[in-house]
Amino acid sequence: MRILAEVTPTPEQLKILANTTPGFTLIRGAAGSGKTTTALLRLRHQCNYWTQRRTRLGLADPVRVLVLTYNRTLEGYIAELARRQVTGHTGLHLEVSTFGKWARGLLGAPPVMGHEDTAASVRRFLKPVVTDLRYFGNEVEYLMGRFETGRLHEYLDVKREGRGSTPRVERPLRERLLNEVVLPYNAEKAALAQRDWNDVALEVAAMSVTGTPKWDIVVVDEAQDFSANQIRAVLAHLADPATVTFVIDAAQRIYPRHFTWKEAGVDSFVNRYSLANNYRNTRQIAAFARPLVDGLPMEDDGTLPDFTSCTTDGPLPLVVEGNFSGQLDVMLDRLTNTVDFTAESVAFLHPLGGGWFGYLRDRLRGDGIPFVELSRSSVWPTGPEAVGLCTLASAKGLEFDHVLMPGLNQQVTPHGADAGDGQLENLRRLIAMGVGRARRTVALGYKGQDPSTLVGLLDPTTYEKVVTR
Ligand SMILES: Nc1ncnc2c1ncn2[C@@H]1O[C@H](COP(=O)(O)OP(=O)(O)OP(=O)(O)O)[C@@H](O)[C@H]1O
Repeated sequence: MRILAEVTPTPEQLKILANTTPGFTLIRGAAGSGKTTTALLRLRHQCNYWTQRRTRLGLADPVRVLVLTYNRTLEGYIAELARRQVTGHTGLHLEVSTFGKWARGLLGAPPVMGHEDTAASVRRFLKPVVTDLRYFGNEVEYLMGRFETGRLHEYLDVKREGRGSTPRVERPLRERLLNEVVLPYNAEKAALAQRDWNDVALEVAAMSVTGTPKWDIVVVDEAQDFSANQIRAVLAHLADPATVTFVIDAAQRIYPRHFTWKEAGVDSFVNRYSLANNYRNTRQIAAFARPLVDGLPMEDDGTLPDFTSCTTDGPLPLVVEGNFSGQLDVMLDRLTNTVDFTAESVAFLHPLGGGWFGYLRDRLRGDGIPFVELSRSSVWPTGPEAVGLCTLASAKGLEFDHVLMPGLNQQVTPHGADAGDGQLENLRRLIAMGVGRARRTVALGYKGQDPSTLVGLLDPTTYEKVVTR
């Protein structure tokens, strides 16, 4: 499948590339505004600056460049573009990695509890305390990722950022979550000599860096989904001075990890840039996605998709109502009639994935369409397959010509009923992010008797509707 391409920077991007001042830089912008591309193209200028400085100061150590991504698929998708920026430089060391791989490597690659095991353990402690295990499982992940071990009690009084206004989580409930869930979970882990991914971040943040080489240039892509502890871990391994670029769009945040930059250790930014133009989507796709995020609390790092800034046009997105096989009939029929599988990429996205794709896999095999599975733990495929299957969360940061989301039923998008419900807000960001992956066409599907609330939020004038069996 195609990787992120080299492009000619536009004036708004050029301004960002040319600035090589050391310190922290924030690049924000809506989906498809070229944030990742710009941050990577910027590497070439930074490498020039840092290698010249190295020569001037007569330093023997190589200039060290670290690009951290949110998952392995994204790592493969952007690695080539990152590598191209540093070629031709001697005395330069580049590492492109996921946060997890990088941090665990620093600890000597110890065993780490899987995310599923962590979630199951937390759920065990949550059960006697709350009924909504999914929401509060996220809450616990949020609180553990935000605070350092000795400062977990700060959760009791802190403003909960980015978690929606309902359900309300007042102090008595916070005390129970801390004392009856987080602390016993941590104690059990310690007793069993286990380590979860948050421990990895905490340990790397607390590591003495005398023994490990420091980084001169760092790019953190999709930084809105990094936890405060992960950011602290990165900061603990910076050279002084260092050039650090955070790429962020809070409108696309899909994990409950909000914190303030200051508390994570970033006191100020030498540059804050906002990218406005959308280079990926057609006007029709951006207009389709807009109601999903319109009105969401954006915090200061979010940028709404601006469909007036898109420069291309395409067909209206398709919304198919019917049973799952009927949805696939319509979608596959359009695909096989319009897509050039040798040159274009297609993604089937779903909130849950897994078994939901069982029937789809059979259909694709039956139609002779080769496909690959993309997940957080898989590498970006380099083979000839044009079709990828993945959960919405795994599609983060990626791009496809055609995006299909069959099975968008309420059953797979549960949320609370109150205004400001945190889960619904998260789902709105997630589906909008998925739609925003598409360059040319988008199709959504749902069962007539069980449409997701998300489908109801869409503006019917922005799509073509097909009702099937
Ligand atoms: N100057 C440009 N000219 C043409 N295309 C561009 C330009 N900059 C970026 N693009 C293209 O726009 C698309 C989106 O770029 P990129 O993935 O960097 O955006 P992003 O803001 O990081 O997106 P997201 O946050 O949605 O993942 C890519 O196909 C990229 O090649």
